[in-house]
Amino acid sequence: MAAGSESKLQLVHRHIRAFPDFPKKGILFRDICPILKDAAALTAVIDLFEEHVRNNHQQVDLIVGLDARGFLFGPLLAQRLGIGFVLIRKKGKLPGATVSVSYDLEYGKAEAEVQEDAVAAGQKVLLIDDLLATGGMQRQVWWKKRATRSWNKKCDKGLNKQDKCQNHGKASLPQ
Ligand SMILES: O=P(O)(O)OC[C@H]1O[C@H](OP(=O)(O)OP(=O)(O)O)[C@H](O)[C@@H]1O
Ligand SMILES: Nc1ncnc2[nH]cnc12
Repeated sequence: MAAGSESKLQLVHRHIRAFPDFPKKGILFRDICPILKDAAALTAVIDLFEEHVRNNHQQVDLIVGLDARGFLFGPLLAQRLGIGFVLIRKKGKLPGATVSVSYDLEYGKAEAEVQEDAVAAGQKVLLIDDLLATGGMQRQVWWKKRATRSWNKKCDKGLNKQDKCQNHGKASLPQ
């Protein structure tokens, strides 16, 4: 990693606070609010995301953000990359035809939805969120195809068999 990138990562680290036992006993809550309050830290996060995407993904057509904290970073990254942004929202918030999925979180359960026409056949999307805990949200929303039936139908049409809705892995900045 370049020296510039390393110091950006340190800057990001310094702007993540840990709160033990929130919202429940036993959970170490990672609070990203200080990143948002600090222009340099926020710029550093988006710089690192942009660098990661440009170095690791040849083609990304859309950034898909997870409700709610994925919305804080997703549109900024999408704008940097010159591509669009799609919202995956908690159930009941999006108009028109949607597909939905239930999933378990580190603490509790949730149900998310995306508009059926949000992603076109063959488009490559990159999911973004503030934090990976159990990874339940990401797994359910994208990697388990059963939940994204209509996206997969479109993918089936747009891609060849080997390439169908392929998962190209996950990455996070501060580990
Ligand atoms: O790796 P996982 O176990 O899936 O947990 C991570 C998810 O949990 C949080 O969202 P949450 O729905 O709790 O709340 P939010 O509406 O504040 O983003 C977080 O923003 C991630 O989306
Ligand atoms: N440990 C954690 N910190 C912040 N947000 C979370 N969402 C799920 N687990 C979390």
